[in-house]
Parts: sequence; C-alpha cells; structure tokens
Amino acid sequence: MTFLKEPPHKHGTVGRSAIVLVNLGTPDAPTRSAVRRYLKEFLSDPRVVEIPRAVWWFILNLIILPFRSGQSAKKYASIWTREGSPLKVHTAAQAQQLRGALGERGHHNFTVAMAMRYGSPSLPEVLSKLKADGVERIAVLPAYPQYSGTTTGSIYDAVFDHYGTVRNIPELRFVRNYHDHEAYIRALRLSVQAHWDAHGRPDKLVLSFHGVPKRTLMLGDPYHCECLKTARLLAAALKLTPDQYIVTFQSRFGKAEWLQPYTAPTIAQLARAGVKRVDVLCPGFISDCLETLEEISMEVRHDFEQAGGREFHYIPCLNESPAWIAAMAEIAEQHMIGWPTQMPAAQHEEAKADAEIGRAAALKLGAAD
Ligand SMILES: C=CC1=C(C)c2cc3[nH]c(cc4nc(cc5[nH]c(cc1n2)c(C)c5CCC(=O)O)C(CCC(=O)O)=C4C)c(C)c3C=C
Ligand SMILES: [Fe+2]
Ligand SMILES: [Fe+2]
Repeated sequence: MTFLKEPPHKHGTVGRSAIVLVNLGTPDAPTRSAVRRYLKEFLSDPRVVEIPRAVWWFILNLIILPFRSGQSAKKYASIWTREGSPLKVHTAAQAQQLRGALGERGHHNFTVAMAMRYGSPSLPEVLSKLKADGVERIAVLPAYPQYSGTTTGSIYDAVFDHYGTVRNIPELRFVRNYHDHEAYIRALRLSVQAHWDAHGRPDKLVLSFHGVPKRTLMLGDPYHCECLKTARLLAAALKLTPDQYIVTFQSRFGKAEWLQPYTAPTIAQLARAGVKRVDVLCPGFISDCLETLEEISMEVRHDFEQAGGREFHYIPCLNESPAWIAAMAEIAEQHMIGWPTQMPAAQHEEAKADAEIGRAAALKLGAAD
C-alpha cells in the first residue's frame, strides 16, 4: 500500500478548519459526450443502482448510455445558463455566501469549499487542495436535507475512499441530515409565504421530492420518513390542513416501482378532478437543477395544463435566499463546536510558539524544514 505524498509540513502555521458543501454533480457541458461521461460515473455508483454489477454493466453501457445521453443533453441545454449548469452555479454561490455569513458570526480561521460527488470539482480534488492549504479539520455538509444511502451515503463513501489513500488524515465531521432543522423549515416557510404574498394562494400545494426505488425503503433507507417529516413540519409552519397539500415523488428512473405517489400523474389527476391552481415546491433540492427547472417547471407544467389545469406555479428552491444562507451557517456552526475558528490572538501566539519547538525538534531528527 502506498499513500499519497503529503505536502511539506509547514512549521509556524495554525491549522485551519473547513466546511465542504457537497452536491450531486452535473455535466460539464450540455452536450451528448459530457452528459454521457457524467451519467457513466453517476450510474456506475453501486449506492445509486443496486443491481448485480455484471448485469448492470451491460444494461448501462449497451442501453442506458447510448439512448439517454442525447435525450438528457437536450434537456440540459434547455436550462443551461451563461455561467453554466444551474446546480453548480447555485452551489458555488451558496458556498461563497456561507463563508460571508460565518464571518459575520465571528468565524474567520476557516475555509468554505464546494465539491461534487460526480463530475467536477471532485471530492478527491477538493480534499487534496484543502490539505495543501493546511486544513486540519473538515465538516462535510451534503446538499441533501433528507438522508438517503443513494445520496448522503455515497458522499460518505467518496470521503472515506479518499482518506483511505492518505497518511495524515484531518479530523472529520459529517452532517447527516437537516430535514427537521428549525432554520431549514423556516427558510422553506418564508419562501412559500413570499410567493403567496406576491401571487395569492393555490387550491393545492404539491411538495415534490426526488424519488428512490421503493425497495430501498423496505431495506431500511430512512429517506421516505424524512421527506414526510419535512412535509409535516412545513405544513404545520404554514398552518395548512391535510387537504391543502400533498406529498409526491418525482424523477422515477427505470421500470421498478419507486416511492409513490408519482408527481407527474398525480398533478395531471388533480387537474382532471377540477383543481384549477397548483403550486409546486421541491423541498428536497436546495438548488434549482435539471429535476426542478426542466422536469417540474416545464414537463409537469405542460402535463397539468394539458389535463385542464389553469394555473401552475413553480416555487423556486432555496438557492441563495438569505434565510437559507443563515440556516446553513447555523447548521455548519453546530458541527464546528469546539473548533478554534474564532481563535483569539493569544492562542495564535501560543500555537506559533509550539510550532517553533516542533520545528526545532524535527530539524534535529533530520527532517527537511
Ligand atoms: C438511477 C437512480 C437514481 C437515484 C436512486 C437517484 C436519487 C436521487 N437523486 C437526487 C438528486 C438529483 N438527481 C439529479 C439527476 C438525476 N438523477 C438520476 C437518477 C437517480 N437519482 C439521473 C439519471 C439524473 C440525471 C438526469 C437524467 O438523465 O435524468 C439531479 C440534477 C442534476 C443536475 O445536473 O441538474 C439532482 C439534484 C436525490 C436527492 C436522490 C435521492 C434522494
Ligand atoms: Fe437523481
Ligand atoms: Fe416512512
């Protein structure tokens, strides 16, 4: 076993802490080849597709990638912006604003970075850069409020895999979920309230979460329960009665049964049943992306209108809303407890003196400076 080369040890520096905001990832461009590369990495993850590897290799390489890459590229092209993929643009902006919000709370001796589970910037790339910058403590913040083995679990895998190749491993902390965090629910409530203050209220609020195969629920994945809890807390915060909202699951992939009810047919059925206006919120996504901007705001909107619905409102994700940035700062702060991010000057001096002693001793042992 060989480990990655450690950067030269710098005596006289104070170890920094870092928050890494990790999102799913997205293609580098809305082209067939870039989407194929992204889908291949994503769909080869055994956390995402739990089918025996040899069987899945044939299905993925001979059926899914040749057909889906071109279709998905067209969808990506319909939401692509001048700055790039919305998912990446929002995640980068959130990381930058989180840095500012934590600074306002007095945390200065730390870094905020963003990474993607698939595509770039990759976790190994970002974690290596943090090491080179002298980071000694890392809190991993997944962009998923609800835990699922398919998403959060897979981020943990990638972090563990990376540190399996590292000699000097930093202190690690992981945010597991925040589906019921008061500040997250508050940010969702404020976003819905602002939409209703500007546009009036719907006949039905649809809370649409990304689906997962039903089998994962039966095998113990807590995702379904966490989605339902988010919905219950948000409905209570908005003072909604059970008939004023519904929880659905979108983005089904493949032939197997996924969590039900499915978003698209449910919304079409609402229109057929005489519901004139629906508002759709996707609380499981903290950034707008293909699944919200194209699938919900374009495809599902079309289905609703075709089925006789009159008014379809898509309520954007939390993105860079001030309440969400504040919520992220609160969640991050709770996971940095005890870390010297607000290090007083006296401690800085003490750490420097300790480092000098260490440097002198290491030099005596023949270490390079
Ligand atoms: C194949 C199985 C999939 C599982 C399980 C799954 C779970 C899951 N995904 C998200 C969040 C996002 N998924 C996004 C895109 C996307 N998801 C799948 C498949 C599964 N997802 C595919 C194949 C794709 C790519 C697009 C396509 O070809 O349809 C995205 C958007 C990415 C973007 O670039 O904008 C997000 C975000 C969650 C939260 C989740 C389980 C809880
Ligand atoms: Fe997905
Ligand atoms: Fe449940």
